[in-house]
Amino acid sequence: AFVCLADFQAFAKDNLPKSTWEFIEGGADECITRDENISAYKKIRLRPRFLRDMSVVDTKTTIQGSEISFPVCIAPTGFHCLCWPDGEQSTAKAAEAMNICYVTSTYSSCFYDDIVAGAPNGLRWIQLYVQRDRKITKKLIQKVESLGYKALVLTVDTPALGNRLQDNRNRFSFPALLSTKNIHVPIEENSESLLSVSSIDSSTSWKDIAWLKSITQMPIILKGILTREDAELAISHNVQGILVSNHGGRQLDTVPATIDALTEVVNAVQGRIEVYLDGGIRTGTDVLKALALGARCVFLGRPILWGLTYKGEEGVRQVLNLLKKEFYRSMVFTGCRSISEISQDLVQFSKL
Ligand SMILES: Cc1ccc(Sc2snnc2C(=O)O)cc1
Repeated sequence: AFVCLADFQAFAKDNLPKSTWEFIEGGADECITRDENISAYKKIRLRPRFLRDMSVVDTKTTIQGSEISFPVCIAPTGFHCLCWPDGEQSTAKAAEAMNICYVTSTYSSCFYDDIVAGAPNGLRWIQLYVQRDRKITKKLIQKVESLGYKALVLTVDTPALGNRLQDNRNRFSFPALLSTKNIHVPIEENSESLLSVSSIDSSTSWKDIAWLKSITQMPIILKGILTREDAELAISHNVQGILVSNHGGRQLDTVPATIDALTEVVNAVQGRIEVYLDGGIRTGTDVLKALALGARCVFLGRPILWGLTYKGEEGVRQVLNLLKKEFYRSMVFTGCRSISEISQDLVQFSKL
């Protein structure tokens, strides 16, 4: 049996086609940010409290008013069918079984109807790229809202796709492999990257938040915010959440690790809206540190794909269960009996 998330990573590396593995693990350019998302956690030291009754620990919390069993959810990654035949349907089933939120990618390899049919009671959010053809975006939003999606996660850090050196060396392309089911992706002929997402509207800007608010009742969460200036603009544009993200180090290389950008955003937001984080979460103490520094929950990207590769829905459940047990143990060992008892006092700042 696998005893940590790294075991699932090793399995995926050994069992995926080389170009698929390199696409999933890939970062932008020199992968400085991809690697620092992980190493930044290892520099943070915890300050445990003892002699508290730790016989019962409660890991439940809420996001946008919906309850989740522990503060770890599934980030939007595309093309789950690259890892498992039923792809996103399996991912959604695991999320429903674990009672955590699954953010479905715009570039899902399964129809949204099928994802919902397979996991009708799961908490689902939709990740959106505004398409150049706004009618397509409006139709997609109305469809998923009618399917019971509860929030819209607008990705702001991808006006174009990051520079993925290994994908370019591998001439890795999607349309050849499998199509996106819910959105038509025009095949680009002579673009330097076969992964170009030219259908994304690079003119999208702050004024479009009002447009989105005019076509949906879903709360809007901005994914990719890294600075206090943009956090303040998010507040002034009345969005309901911020997901501090650097796209797993796959977009602009040499931005900070998300755990290092979190404090700036949390301090700017001053509790007015919920702040979430993705990037580099691999152990239970990583989750505890992110919450201690102000994240309401964290999102997993690559580890979910490793679980899918191992054994589909069951593999994703094993990844989530493993992390839940590690997180529970980190609470027991620091004297946190509930999420509300996790505070920044748990983190040693003297060395940061
Ligand atoms: C058509 C098409 C081309 C490329 C992708 S991959 C993508 S989209 N947002 N993020 C990523 C990423 O790999 O980090 C998806 C669809």
